[in-house]
Amino acid sequence: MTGLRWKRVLVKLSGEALAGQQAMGIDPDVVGRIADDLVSAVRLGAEIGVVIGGGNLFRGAWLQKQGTDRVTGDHMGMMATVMNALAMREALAARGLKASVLSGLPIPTVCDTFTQRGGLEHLASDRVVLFAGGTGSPFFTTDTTAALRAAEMRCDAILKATNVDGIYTADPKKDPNAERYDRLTFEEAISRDLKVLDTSAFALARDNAIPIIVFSLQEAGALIEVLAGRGRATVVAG
Ligand SMILES: Nc1ncnc2c1ncn2[C@@H]1O[C@H](COP(=O)(O)OP(=O)(O)OP(=O)(O)O)[C@@H](O)[C@H]1O
Ligand SMILES: O=c1ccn([C@@H]2O[C@H](COP(=O)(O)O)[C@@H](O)[C@H]2O)c(=O)[nH]1
Repeated sequence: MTGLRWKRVLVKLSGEALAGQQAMGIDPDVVGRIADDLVSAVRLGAEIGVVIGGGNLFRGAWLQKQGTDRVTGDHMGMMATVMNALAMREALAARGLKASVLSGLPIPTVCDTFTQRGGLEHLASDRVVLFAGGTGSPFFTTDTTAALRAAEMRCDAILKATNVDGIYTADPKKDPNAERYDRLTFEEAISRDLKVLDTSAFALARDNAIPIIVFSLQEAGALIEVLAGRGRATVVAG
């Protein structure tokens, strides 16, 4: 392995970004482009775990707004993340890269159920591991899942690939005067309530001393730049 800042990483992919130019759904071109980046990263020697959000398909809070039970909505949201992981597994397989889907929400006829041992074994044998189904419990998010799996898999960093190029003083889609940070401490990210990740994700990463790098998925090759410790991003660390 040469030129990589981190060897084992947890890549958190925005579910929303998978929709591409559509309002919802899975755009195969976007999935394919991200799969290309993951293939390049593995070829450079990185060990990659992936958590994909579900915002392109379903979020539990949507159902709650209609007066339906939140837990049912969250089960649907977690199943959305399984769908995204299956789509990514197929895109990786089409490129000759072996990948396994391990779900925190047991769906045994569809994919294997997550165990720490299974995840570690797959990573050590150069398989990309797609951690689907969130934590398996309602009231959490896939950001918290990413921090949890990163700690369990002993990852060196969490790479949060999203549709903005870092963390800003306010949501840059709503505030044109928002300014981007290059670096933040965990305490600053939490106390300033910067929203791009939830507090429990920041706290889990802080407690396990795992840095979080937030960067944009829009540019092809961005993942490789970030893995090399370069590129436009915000680094959240101790
Ligand atoms: N302070 C901030 N800095 C940067 N982005 C912010 C900030 N506050 C809110 N955001 C918003 O956070 C979004 C990125 O977060 P993320 O990709 O995790 O979305 P998400 O809703 O969790 O996606 P999904 O659930 O589909 O994975 C951006 O679209 C951005 O508009
Ligand atoms: O541990 C978890 C993770 C996720 N959920 C539900 O899934 C959706 C999609 O996840 P996002 O992080 O919003 O992309 C989320 O809205 C929850 O409904 C969950 O219940 N538990």
